[in-house]
Amino acid sequence: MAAPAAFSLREVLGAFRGCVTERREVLLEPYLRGWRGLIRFLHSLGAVFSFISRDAEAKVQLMEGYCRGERRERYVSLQAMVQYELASGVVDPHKRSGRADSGCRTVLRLHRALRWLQLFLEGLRTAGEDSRPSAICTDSYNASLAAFHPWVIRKAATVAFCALPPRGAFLEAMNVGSAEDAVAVLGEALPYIRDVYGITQELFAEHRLLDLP
Ligand SMILES: CCCCCCCCCCCCC/C=C/[C@@H](O)[C@H](COP(=O)(O)O)NC(=O)CCCCCCCCCCCCCCC
Repeated sequence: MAAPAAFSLREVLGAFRGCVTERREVLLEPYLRGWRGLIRFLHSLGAVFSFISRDAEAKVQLMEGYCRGERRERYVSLQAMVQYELASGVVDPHKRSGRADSGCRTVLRLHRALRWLQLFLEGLRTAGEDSRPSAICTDSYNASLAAFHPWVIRKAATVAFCALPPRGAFLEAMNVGSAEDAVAVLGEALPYIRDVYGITQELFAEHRLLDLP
């Protein structure tokens, strides 16, 4: 019997390729599959990151529940979800408080983190060989997600980033071959991640959902 294939970030990043349909809809199943793999990768980087992976995991799990639940046809794509949750009053862009378990506010958190991922991967790919992932990660975080986090989370995140391995070891942990291969995989995945981010951003902006509490 063949051994199970080793975990590689190639498939994870590839999941984002499968998200966008011909009609420019974002499918939730591959979106969550992509996140699951990223969380698994984060686990492999050590326990310092577990407060981050726990939060991401809880959000992915909540969304997986919707995708398998009674109303699963409403959660096939982000477009279907937005339409359903707005029409049924699960979310209301005009209210200051809202349900903490809605699909829209949960995806919004992942969506903001996807912007961090995009900047981080871009940085990793284009920075020189002696660049440090911890510095790239901090810069990407400060330019994106940090704006949505309170001081204490920002502080904890910045401390955790210092534990990231140096570039060579980081690229190796991706398990896609040599450092050059890893950089190539990042380059292939980025346009898809950018596309998913862009479509989601437009969808949420159109329905005034970008500030859901
Ligand atoms: C490789 C290093 C990984 C660094 C991860 C960078 C993101 C730092 C995020 C810090 C979040 C801390 C945890 C708490 C967050 C929540 O407060 C906050 C708000 O939620 P709430 O409104 O429900 O309260 N949650 C969030 O913003 C969602 C955060 C989701 C983070 C997902 C991070 C996944 C990281 C995957 C790493 C993969 C790297 C791949 C590189 C090739």
